[in-house]
Amino acid sequence: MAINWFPGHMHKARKEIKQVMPQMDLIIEVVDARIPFSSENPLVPSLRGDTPLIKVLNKRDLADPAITEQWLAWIEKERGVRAITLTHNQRQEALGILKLAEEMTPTHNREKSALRVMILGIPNVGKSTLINTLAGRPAAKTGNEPAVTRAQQAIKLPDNVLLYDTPGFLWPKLSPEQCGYRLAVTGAIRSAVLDFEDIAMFEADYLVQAYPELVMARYGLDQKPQDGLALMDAIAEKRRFLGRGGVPDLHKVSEVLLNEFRAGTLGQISLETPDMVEQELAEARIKEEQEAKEKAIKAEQRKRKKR
Ligand SMILES: Nc1nc2c(ncn2[C@@H]2O[C@H](COP(=O)(O)OP(=O)(O)OP(=O)(O)O)[C@@H](O)[C@H]2O)c(=O)[nH]1
Repeated sequence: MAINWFPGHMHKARKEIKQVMPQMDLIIEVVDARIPFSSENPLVPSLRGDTPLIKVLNKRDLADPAITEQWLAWIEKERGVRAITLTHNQRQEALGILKLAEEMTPTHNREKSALRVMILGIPNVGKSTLINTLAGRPAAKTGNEPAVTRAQQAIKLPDNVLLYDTPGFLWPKLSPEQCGYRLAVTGAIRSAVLDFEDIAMFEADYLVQAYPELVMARYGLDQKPQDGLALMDAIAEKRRFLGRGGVPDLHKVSEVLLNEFRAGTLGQISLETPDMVEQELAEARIKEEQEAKEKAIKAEQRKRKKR
């Protein structure tokens, strides 16, 4: 899958975060609870050094609670960082992050200097919403200012905490390739690269396999569809999304599937589990190794031909 992720822009983002990071006492990384792995920002581990990190699995209300529990355990074990869940409009719970921040920075004296906290995360995961909840007012900056500019515009929180907002840097995971589709399904990337109907088809295939009862209930189906295409055809039939000659209008069905997933109308759905991701990672590694081997063989053959 060839995806152009605008490397120039990301190089700039990396430089900017690197510049601001050393001034921070703690980092809050916000991820989407429905895709805690795909929505991680791969810049963070290499840039944070020893700075303590809290990972917030936000939009808990939209994710499958049992799978979210699996992710919390996986992140703490595999990543070795603190992970909590959150959902919007829960100010008291959100303020709990500041308590946790205090516990995680025991040597910091807040009477002497403010605790500097950087909030990071890819677009659309709910950073601004969280910042506004913590501040108790609309405080999150909008627009596309560079991190350095924003870092000079800290938001004052209770208990002498300064919150540094950063724009939604997206450094997508190129591997496994399923990550790109999951980011597109949640709306984190408005992809001009991935085809709209392919994104919906990816979602439909997954829903049929992982949440058949939810889709059957939502679209009034008596039988479990065989695959994603069968689900899309069935929705077209039910909702009368038919073009000339009764051909299913897959674009309309795609809109419904994606909009309803994003709005949470289909129910609480997670798009990935730790087991799935580990298997995909293993498969991607094997594929990469094979590709590297094939490349080496071809290079050797070219060399021999030249001799
Ligand atoms: N259901 C649900 N929606 C949420 C939650 N948090 C945020 N949202 C919604 O998600 C969308 C994105 O939220 P923002 O706070 O703008 O996300 P952001 O990370 O600041 O996005 P960028 O500015 O693009 O970086 C908005 O429509 C929010 O209302 C949540 O916990 N649950």
